[in-house]
Amino acid sequence: MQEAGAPFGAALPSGGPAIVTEGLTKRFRGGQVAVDALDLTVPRGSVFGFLGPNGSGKTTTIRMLLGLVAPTSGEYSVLGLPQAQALPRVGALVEGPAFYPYLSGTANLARFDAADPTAARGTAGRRIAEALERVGLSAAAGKRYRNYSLGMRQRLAIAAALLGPRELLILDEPTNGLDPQGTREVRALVKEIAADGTTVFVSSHLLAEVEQMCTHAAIMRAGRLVAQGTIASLSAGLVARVRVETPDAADAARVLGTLGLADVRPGDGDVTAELGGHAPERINAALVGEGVAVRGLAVVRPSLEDVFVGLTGEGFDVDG
Ligand SMILES: Nc1ncnc2c1ncn2[C@@H]1O[C@H](COP(=O)(O)OP(=O)(O)OP(=O)(O)O)[C@@H](O)[C@H]1O
Repeated sequence: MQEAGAPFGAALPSGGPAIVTEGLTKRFRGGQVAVDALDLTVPRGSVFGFLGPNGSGKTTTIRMLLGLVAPTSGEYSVLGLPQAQALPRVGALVEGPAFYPYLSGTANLARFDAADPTAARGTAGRRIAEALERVGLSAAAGKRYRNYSLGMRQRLAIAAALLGPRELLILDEPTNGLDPQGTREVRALVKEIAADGTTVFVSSHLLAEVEQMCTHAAIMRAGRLVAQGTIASLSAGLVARVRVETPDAADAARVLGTLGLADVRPGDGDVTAELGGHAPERINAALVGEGVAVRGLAVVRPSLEDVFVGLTGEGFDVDG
């Protein structure tokens, strides 16, 4: 579905989703279906988490969107433009670029930029400085790459994807292999880039990461789309529960039942129940009023993991 759009350099198309796929399918030689009839809609301005366990087809989808591998069937549209016009507006980080350890950040980006036939030579210096500034590496621009931390290395890779003005940034597992500090740096950078108005499509196998960083998500499993939507809408069908930590579990369960809470489950040292429309502070007051020793009271909202388990009946194979 390579829709005809405004020619490159004309007013930026503002309407329409950033990415649409319809029935997008990739079957590799040997019969392996990596991506199976994928219908995806990525709204403009979203931070869209493309979530799935390893091997669920995320990288293959991204490679199709970037024109690196041909779909077996189905259609896709990026920025509503023909591919040749869309790609210069898309920054991508897929299996990070190889950088030279003995060259500085600036020199590495200069080499990277020189290899891009669509990049304007005359503006390289300015664009490189801007990209380094964008990812917070200006002060380390002259430092050798081998002396960069893991987080700095990944930020340099993102800078390489930002060497031109981008409407869409596609990042394939950008926090994979990073230490906790580097992970924090990259997550913060993704949010900053999105706050500037760039749509970010980011794949991850970490549920918690997508919940923290993204406004929307699509959940993949074995090449198929399980669900997509805003983070809030994905879990909207699941009920929040209240958990009361108490040594008086039986008494607490009785009080919760009297209040009308559903699915009351007394445990060892705690009781949980569906929150429904009840106010947690009233539940607490009622418990205390009945002489129950409340050690803690928490509302447990359903997570993306609960959504995944609810939809597939399976646990997610990694945790965040
Ligand atoms: N070139 C290829 N030839 C054959 N099979 C492939 C090829 N590339 C990927 N696959 C298979 O397609 C499936 C999906 O792989 P893909 O890399 O897209 O998943 P992923 O969700 O990105 O996982 P990961 O995070 O591990 O890369 C896997 O079973 C993989 O083995």
